[in-house]
Amino acid sequence: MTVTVRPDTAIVVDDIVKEFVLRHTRSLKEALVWLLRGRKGDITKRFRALDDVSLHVAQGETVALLGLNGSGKSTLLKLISGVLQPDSGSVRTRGRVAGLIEVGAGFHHDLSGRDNVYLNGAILGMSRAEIDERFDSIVEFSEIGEFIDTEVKFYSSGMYLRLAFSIAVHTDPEIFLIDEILAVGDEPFQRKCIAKIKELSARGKTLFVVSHDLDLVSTICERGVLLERGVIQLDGPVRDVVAELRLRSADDA
Ligand SMILES: Nc1ncnc2c1ncn2[C@@H]1O[C@H](COP(=O)(O)OP(=O)(O)OP(=O)(O)O)[C@@H](O)[C@H]1O
Repeated sequence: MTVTVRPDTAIVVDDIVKEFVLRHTRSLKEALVWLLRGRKGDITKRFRALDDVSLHVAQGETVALLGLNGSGKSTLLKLISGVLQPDSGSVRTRGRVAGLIEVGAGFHHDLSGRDNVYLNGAILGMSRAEIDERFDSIVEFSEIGEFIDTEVKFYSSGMYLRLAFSIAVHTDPEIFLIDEILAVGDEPFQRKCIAKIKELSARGKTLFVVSHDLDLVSTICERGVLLERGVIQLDGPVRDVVAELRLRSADDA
């Protein structure tokens, strides 16, 4: 199927399927029986985390990806950022993508904060000259201060987040992917991050946010997408989708 992509499209997710292999720890006897039967039958099981997911996000849209635990949100974000590859279907993005998906992913634990700014900045597509120019501002926003020359393995999870968030926003991304991580920041830093995210959105950047903080996403995002067991159930104004999720959660309870 050929999909027509409008010129103002930032993210196109097309018929994505993603499966994971679930390994079962079998007893020695079970493994032996399986071997003696000529390895017939499956000793592993496949689990479909995303089942035919399609999504178009226009440039400048602010999208909240919502759903209960295990519904496939992080998997979808990882596919959009390119950390994971789909089994079938495709993902296309337009412009520089900065993903804050796992705190400290992409950081080298034995290197200092300073070296990690250069390493991570390069991974996110900045040139050395660009990092040189933005270095002081990155450190200032992160409020890491004198710890910038400490190895990051000695950082707290909040310090990781501060540095990772600061590097990511300084890459000036067109598309910003954020997965729940703001939760590890303290309240003043969270407020600072939210202000920064709103500023990015006001400048026409595309935001794709995963969070269980429904009040927060309602203030940051306009559009909501509800995932349930790997399938998109609802896509519309964030307030409607949040209301539906609350309803379903109450029913479950
Ligand atoms: N690498 C993996 N190997 C096996 N299963 C995985 C892997 N990654 C994710 N899964 C499974 O895929 C499903 C979707 O996981 P995912 O992390 O995308 O959910 P989520 O909606 O982000 O959940 P949460 O709200 O708890 O963060 C879960 O059942 C999870 O166990």
